[in-house]
Amino acid sequence: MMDRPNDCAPVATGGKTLTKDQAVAILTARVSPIAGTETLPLEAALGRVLAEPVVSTLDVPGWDNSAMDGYAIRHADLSAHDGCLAVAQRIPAGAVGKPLAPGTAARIFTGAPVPEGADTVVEQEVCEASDGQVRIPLEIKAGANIRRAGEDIRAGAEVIASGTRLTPAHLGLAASVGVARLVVHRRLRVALLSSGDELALPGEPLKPGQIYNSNRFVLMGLLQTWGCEVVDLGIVADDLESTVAAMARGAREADLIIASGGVSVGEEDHLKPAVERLGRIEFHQVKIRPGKPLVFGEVQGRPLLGCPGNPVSLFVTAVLFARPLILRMQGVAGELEVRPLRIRAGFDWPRPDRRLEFQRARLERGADGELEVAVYPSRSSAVLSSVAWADGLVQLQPGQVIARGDPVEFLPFADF
Ligand SMILES: Nc1nc2c(c(=O)[nH]1)N[C@H]1C(S)=C(S)[C@@H](COP(=O)(O)OP(=O)(O)OC[C@H]3O[C@@H](n4cnc5c(N)ncnc54)[C@H](O)[C@@H]3O)O[C@H]1N2
Ligand code: MOO
Ligand SMILES: [Mg+2]
Repeated sequence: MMDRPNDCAPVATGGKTLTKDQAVAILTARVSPIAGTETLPLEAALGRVLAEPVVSTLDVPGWDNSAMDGYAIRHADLSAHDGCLAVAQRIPAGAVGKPLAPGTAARIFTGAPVPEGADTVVEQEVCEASDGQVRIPLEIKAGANIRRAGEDIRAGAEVIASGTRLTPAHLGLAASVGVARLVVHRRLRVALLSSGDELALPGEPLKPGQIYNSNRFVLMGLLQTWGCEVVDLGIVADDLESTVAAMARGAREADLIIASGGVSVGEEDHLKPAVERLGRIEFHQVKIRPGKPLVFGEVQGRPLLGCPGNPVSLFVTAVLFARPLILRMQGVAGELEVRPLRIRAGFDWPRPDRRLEFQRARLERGADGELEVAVYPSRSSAVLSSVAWADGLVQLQPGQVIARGDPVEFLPFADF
């Protein structure tokens, strides 16, 4: 198995329940960035992870240019001509003016190159122009309103580092240095399976005892947001053979397998025995609430993450664990976890859990107009409405009692 790029190296966890941090450290240490890159035009590269840095061959701006619509002057001419200069030329953006003759001004527009000899631009609002002359206040500061060559980017500078997930600003930055195509990691292929005999797809009628498969859509949405290619293994029946067959297919067709459901201890839970049949388990419990049963292992050389079936637990474990695992495999450099913000609690939390707890939370304005965090009234891990209601998670430390007004740690969904 060691010849495959995403193999998991063995680790001894001694069967202990891990902390969240320990689990994330193991997950991210066991995988490496996938091999394989492609070259894409800028318009197709949004959300992809850069595999080769972008280095500028240009200064940006390429030359000193005007920050205002107004007049380009030589500052020393102002006192010499009592602020009154002849307008000798007109320089719109896209044009190049002549050297500025002594005692003259150039009519200039935002973005146009400052003509040779000019050292100051004066915005038109403070000038009076008539009959080919312009009157300029004497107190104008020398050097004003000029954007200097190379002020944004210097030729030779690395403007986007390898391992960056490309945002609209990065695409614009690449364009600003004239780069039209970017070398990015290929998309990560993630196989998705939902285990459960009770599951039906929306659009189908429900038979007695059935529920709709919501986890599939939550996970698919997250994977799409994270720029993955989804290999859909569908709904897998609650039996060992079907689970083994689905996992083996996932290992053949994808870089990573993510499963939901069947990770707990009941005899209807087949995920762990299936992983043991095809590979091995690294850990199966994390000290968090919700999401304590969480399986991480290796199946025929591919990493597998088995998230709990309860919909809230599924969401929480996906953002806390699947996301850093995926970022690492995608070749993202730097911080893999969302950094919590400290925000005032708009709630009391008198009975904390012994586990690190994640409550669905929302930013609101308190009575004094200050930002604070509200938590959803139900703690149940089966209430998916709470996730749709929220715009983040509050992270509560084991045993942490909170009184309204205390600072709490908030993880915004926008960062996931
Ligand atoms: N005796 C014990 N029972 C349970 C324990 C435990 O420690 N001892 N842990 C509980 C916790 S905590 C969780 S979380 C769940 C984990 O459940 P599983 O991963 O085994 O998942 P299932 O048993 O298959 O389902 C749990 C629950 O979630 C619903 N579900 C499953 N898949 C989906 C889906 N795709 N879409 C919507 N809903 C889904 C399922 O119907 C169940 O209601 O175990 C507890 N039990
Ligand atoms: O810990 Mo389970 O994941 O809460 O409901
Ligand atoms: Mg179960």
